[in-house]
Amino acid sequence: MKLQLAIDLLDQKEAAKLAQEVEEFIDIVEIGTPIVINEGLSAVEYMSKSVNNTQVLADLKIMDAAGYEVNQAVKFGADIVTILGVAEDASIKGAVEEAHKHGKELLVDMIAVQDLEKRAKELDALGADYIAVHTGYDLQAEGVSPLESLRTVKSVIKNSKVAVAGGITPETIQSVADENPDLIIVGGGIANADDPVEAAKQCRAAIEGK
Ligand SMILES: O=C(CO)[C@H](O)[C@H](O)COP(=O)(O)O
Repeated sequence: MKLQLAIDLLDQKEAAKLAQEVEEFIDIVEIGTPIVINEGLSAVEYMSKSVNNTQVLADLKIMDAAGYEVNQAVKFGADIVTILGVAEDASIKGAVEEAHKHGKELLVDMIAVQDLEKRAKELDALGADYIAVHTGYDLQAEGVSPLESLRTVKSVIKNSKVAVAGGITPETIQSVADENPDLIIVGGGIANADDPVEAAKQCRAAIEGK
């Protein structure tokens, strides 16, 4: 089981500093969509030059022109790129092909997918490296948790790895780890903690040995 730190609300320099502080506890660092919107792919490049043993994920949430956009993210140093599960199959295929051509991975974000079971089976067959269940900020505000969706997706996929994101904190991560996903994504639970290093350490401890 891997741990990913999602950094959404800092600028590229602050994000790289945070990643360096917690690097020993995480496997993947994400440059979140808001940072890419604010600063572009140079934020991905800056992060990839700032960390040593951590993969860099570019959370582009691609919807179209997928091969081109994956290629751009990879050029700027991304090891993993995200696309939305609601995108067309042609876009998913193009993105998988482009990522794999460069030895990189594609994470499909299931945010807003209505029939999770059906789409997860299709994405699994299309070659997604990760299928990520995700309760976005707008639904977190309504008290929704990603756990039920995690169980649903995990029960139907055969080849892809399963990731989970959405409001996970050092206090709640154990219940998520108990479901045995391949990847747990924590954003604000680490980045907005009073002591991010301690929060990352606690998250690592929860997934250790899983
Ligand atoms: O992609 C995102 C929002 O769209 C976030 O990066 C993801 O939800 C993880 O952050 P948090 O743990 O704070 O929910």
